[in-house]
Amino acid sequence: MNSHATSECSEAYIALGANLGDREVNLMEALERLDEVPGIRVERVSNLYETDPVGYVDQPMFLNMAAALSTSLSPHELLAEMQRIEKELGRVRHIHWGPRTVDLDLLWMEGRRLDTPDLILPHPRMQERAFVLRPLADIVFESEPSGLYHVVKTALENLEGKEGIQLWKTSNWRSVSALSES
Ligand SMILES: Nc1ncnc2c1ncn2[C@@H]1O[C@H](COP(=O)(O)OP(=O)(O)OP(=O)(O)O)[C@@H](O)[C@H]1O
Ligand SMILES: Nc1nc2c(c(=O)[nH]1)N=C(CO)CN2
Repeated sequence: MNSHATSECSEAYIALGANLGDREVNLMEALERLDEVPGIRVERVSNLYETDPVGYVDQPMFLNMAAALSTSLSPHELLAEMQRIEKELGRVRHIHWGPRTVDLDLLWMEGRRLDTPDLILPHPRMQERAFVLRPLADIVFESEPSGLYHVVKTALENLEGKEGIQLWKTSNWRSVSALSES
């Protein structure tokens, strides 16, 4: 049972992608490991989408999804946990934008703007990526206070390249911590 720090909780949105190995297992394992971190709770996850690779196209199809977290960690601390989990799941960086067992990107943290060498918020390419926006649209609601709903809605409307994305599996995630409390 994970005692989740509740003081000063922020809502953070992440994008997950995988195109090596058992892609769905890799993504679910990454979510479980995030949820186990003290100070991180996975609150909602999107459906799973199979998507054509963008940028470096000579690689396998991706599975992409998004998740909403509540966290008491700072943006940099959260990123460090995400990168630790990427490494644990065997991410090996050969080609930039190349194939990977799992890729975790921090997209948005209550609208905070950060521009540091190892972390830029909001993620600088999220608004041009249908493979990020489409899953995000499953878990961001008009009531979201930081304005992310309109950012996603507008970006999706203005995006030409929405093709290359198909629903692969509807999500049935409940936060593990909620399960362990029930
Ligand atoms: N918002 C962010 N989320 C994740 N990584 C970030 C972010 N902003 C900057 N970075 C930095 O980007 C570096 C490269 O990350 P990575 O190799 O995963 O890029 P990528 O996922 O392949 O490409 P992209 O960043 O376009 O999605 C990381 O070492 C990290 O320090
Ligand atoms: N479809 C798809 N294409 C990509 C992805 C991804 O997650 N999905 N990630 C990339 C680098 O972050 C580059 N290209």
